[in-house]
Amino acid sequence: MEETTTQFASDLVLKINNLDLYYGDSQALNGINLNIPRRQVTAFIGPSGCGKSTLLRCLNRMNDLIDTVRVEGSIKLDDDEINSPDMDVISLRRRVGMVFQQSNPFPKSIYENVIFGLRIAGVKDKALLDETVEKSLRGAAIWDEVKDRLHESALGLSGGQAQRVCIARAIAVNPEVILMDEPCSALDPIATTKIEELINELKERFTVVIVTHNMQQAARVSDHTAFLYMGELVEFNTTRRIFTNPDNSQTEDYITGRFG
Ligand SMILES: Nc1ncnc2c1ncn2[C@@H]1O[C@H](COP(=O)(O)OP(=O)(O)OP(=O)(O)O)[C@@H](O)[C@H]1O
Repeated sequence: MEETTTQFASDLVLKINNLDLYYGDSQALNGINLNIPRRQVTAFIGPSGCGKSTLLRCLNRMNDLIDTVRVEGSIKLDDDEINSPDMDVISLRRRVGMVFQQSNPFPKSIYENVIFGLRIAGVKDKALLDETVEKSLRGAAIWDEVKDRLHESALGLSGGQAQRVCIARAIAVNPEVILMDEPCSALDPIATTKIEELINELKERFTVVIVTHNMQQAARVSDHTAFLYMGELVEFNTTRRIFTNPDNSQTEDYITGRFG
């Protein structure tokens, strides 16, 4: 049977409809329609400046931090409108966590980094905090490496370890979705492999949306791939289809390196 987007349309965590985004007068996203399947990995690919990070940041309203941004259109997280003025952005960011290109551990212990979100939420139960630290670090595949130094500064970790602690911090609040903006671009191949294996495990519990410049990485880690070009969604389909038999010639040119 033909593999089409309709095959994975049943359980959607995010539904993006007619999304436009402007930085001042400059339009960066144009009429994006895209549904993101739950507990799967979706990759955003496309040439530099096509709008991948901008689109990712729409999913937990990180663009609110930029004064000139104007957004039109709808993004539903389950049945809740993300762009509604009534949306509580703090709770949205708990439901849709984020991991950045450069790992950003806070200048605190590993333990405090992981439970940062719980501290903000006022959780004081020591047993619960201890349990969350262990569960989150195990979930981020770094428990064995740090279990004997939980109270040492997270700033002493290697880049790959710090990125996994940041992933532990993201999963500690039990989000529905984890956004990852080029999470491996500052890492060596071994640390990259660890994060890629981790992404594969994370999708048992979470939905992952990842921006990557690395075609091989998109092919290795994602179930579905969206190709963007100049602020438009050119093609969205299963990763296998995008990388073996894309519908659009621009997609084919991009993934085969013939682009531009
Ligand atoms: N804060 C900002 N203010 C104004 N324009 C911006 C801002 N951030 C991004 N842009 C513009 O929006 C467009 C999309 O940028 P974006 O960073 O989303 O692309 P991208 O595909 O993630 O690129 P890259 O792969 O290089 O990170 C670009 O033209 C960029 O210059």
